[in-house]
Amino acid sequence: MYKSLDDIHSPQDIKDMNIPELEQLAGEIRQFLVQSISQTGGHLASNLGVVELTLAIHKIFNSPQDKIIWDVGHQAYVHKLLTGRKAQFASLRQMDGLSGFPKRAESCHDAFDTGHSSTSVSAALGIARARDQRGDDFSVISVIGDGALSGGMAFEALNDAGQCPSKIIVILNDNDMSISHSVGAVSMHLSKIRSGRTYTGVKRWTEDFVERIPVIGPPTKRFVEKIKNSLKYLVVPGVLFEELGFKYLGPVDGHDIGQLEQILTSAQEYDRPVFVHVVTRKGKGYERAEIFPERYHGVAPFFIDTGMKEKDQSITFSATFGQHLTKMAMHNEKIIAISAAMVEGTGLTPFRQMFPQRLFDVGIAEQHGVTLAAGLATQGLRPFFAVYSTFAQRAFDQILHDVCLQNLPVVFALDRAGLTGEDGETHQGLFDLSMLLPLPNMTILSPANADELRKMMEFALTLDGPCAIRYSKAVSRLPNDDTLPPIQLGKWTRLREGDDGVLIASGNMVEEALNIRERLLKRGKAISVVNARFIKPLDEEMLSQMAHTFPLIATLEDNVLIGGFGAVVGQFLLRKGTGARFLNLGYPDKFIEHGARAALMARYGMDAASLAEKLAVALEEIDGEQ
Ligand SMILES: Cc1ncc(C[n+]2csc(CCOP(=O)(O)OP(=O)(O)O)c2C)c(N)n1
Ligand SMILES: CC(=O)[C@@H](O)[C@H](O)COP(=O)(O)O
Ligand SMILES: [Mg+2]
Repeated sequence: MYKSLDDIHSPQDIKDMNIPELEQLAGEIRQFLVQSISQTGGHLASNLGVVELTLAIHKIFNSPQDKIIWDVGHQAYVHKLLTGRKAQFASLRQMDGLSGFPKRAESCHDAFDTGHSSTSVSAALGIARARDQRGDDFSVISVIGDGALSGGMAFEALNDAGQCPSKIIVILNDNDMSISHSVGAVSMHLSKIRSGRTYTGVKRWTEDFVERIPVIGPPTKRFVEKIKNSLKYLVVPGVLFEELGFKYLGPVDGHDIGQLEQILTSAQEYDRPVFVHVVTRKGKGYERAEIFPERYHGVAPFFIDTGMKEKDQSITFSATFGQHLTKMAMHNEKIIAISAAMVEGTGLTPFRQMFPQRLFDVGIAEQHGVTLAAGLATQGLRPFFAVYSTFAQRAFDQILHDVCLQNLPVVFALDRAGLTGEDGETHQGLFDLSMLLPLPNMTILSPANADELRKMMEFALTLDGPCAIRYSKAVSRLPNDDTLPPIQLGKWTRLREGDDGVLIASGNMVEEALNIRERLLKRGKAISVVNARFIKPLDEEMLSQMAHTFPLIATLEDNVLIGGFGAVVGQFLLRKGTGARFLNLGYPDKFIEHGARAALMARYGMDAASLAEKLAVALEEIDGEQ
């Protein structure tokens, strides 16, 4: 039971609370978050850090009339609690349950859907411009983290907003952390502001002093202006944002509700863009998360007392990738690793420990990361850019224009390809094949297990052009088979023989395909199973032969069907001509919602049982036609 939190059903319920009452509520919210997320998993540390900030925002502003946009949106749990969604927290990130991100379809208090970083200032400006064109009157607030501020889009938007009469309020939640430590020059600048305890006093003194210098004639005026400007650069915090056209307020202690209320109240008073700098502690209130914010950024269910997680001990593709790249780098000094703020998630931690000078964490800047890799490659280095499939979407043009067009040997390690699950629509890696297949010069591979991933990484180094290796968040339990041939450009492997049809699967769908085959055997049907190691180029030789051998050819991929692996196989078969029936299995033309992978796969007919059923029906129809 939570004495105050249980009575909060909308932001109106906190409007009359005084500071001690809000502090009591903040404590209960933290208790609730730890309790609830320890059961469901979710983004813990970021939410613990914004409890007071969210309370203050909802106290001062009036949602839903005022629009609050949460950048990335992983820190919007407190906002969800204050806007009547507490009862749904037990279903957080589960199928048909509460989303882990803001969703306009979920609540009128969610002004904009987020998930990918650095969009909030642009969205806020769009809403503000529409407001002003209509002559409406409400506040538009972007809440952006220091990590998200490293994204180029955020600066494009600040650049636009700073010269725009439409007022927005940008609240920077600065905890000096992205998922890992924040990186980059802006982060260093923020750090200087944070550590400058005497800033406010010095600023006031300096301004007073400069104002008192008497101005006698134009030369003195110019001189005074010059002094003013130099002093401003020396001591005024936030000069960067002031120069961009914002009124800078802060830095303020983001756990002091009184100070927050004051600064947000004064932010409302300016009639130009305002930038409020709030300093918070990621993980605040749960000691382990404060000490290890990286570990508690996104968590699986855990025991509160010990912080231990009920973890699947199997080795992930990410871990295999990171370990093997580290090993390869010991023998090849040209290998460079690049990450866009996802060092831990992509398994690159051992690489960073071993070769700190050869890993570039560029911040949340996928576009820059790709072109940086292209630049490195022109100089004979061999960059591996490890990036989640969904975040690589950001950099489509850089992959096309800077890498493929120049046929540069950059390796894209596309992690979290396919269904990712609990993060939902914004994070499913279901589009990368459709995005990369049309690009000339690109080679695309997908490993069925860890051993194949290692071999593919080594193979990638033998190529003279770009290459993408896509692999799943799911752990592969497919055992190693040393009898399989080595990786050869455009060559697939046949894993099982059977005459009734052939199922050509890619990546972690291969394990599924073998499972399907077993199910069909029980129904008296024997199909061949092929591991399509290469998605581009296709194994045209094998495919041509199969076109005239099997009555049924099926493809299986964890990508949307439009523009995916099956689509290019289908086009090939159409060109070649085949008497075989063709079945294309993958995800529909739809954004796939959040939920456990297994539950989603079952819903979309992508689990072994449903897929076996589809194939059985097709095989029976073929039997009936004969
Ligand atoms: C385009 C994109 N790249 C990477 C990510 C993964 N990601 C999610 S949260 C996060 C760190 C965000 O840091 P910050 O904005 O400071 O928020 P904090 O967690 O510190 O509150 C990253 C890198 C993402 N969501 N979007
Ligand atoms: C919010 C966000 O984008 C990341 O924190 C993401 O949720 C990480 O996903 P994984 O848990 O698969 O690393
Ligand atoms: Mg941060």
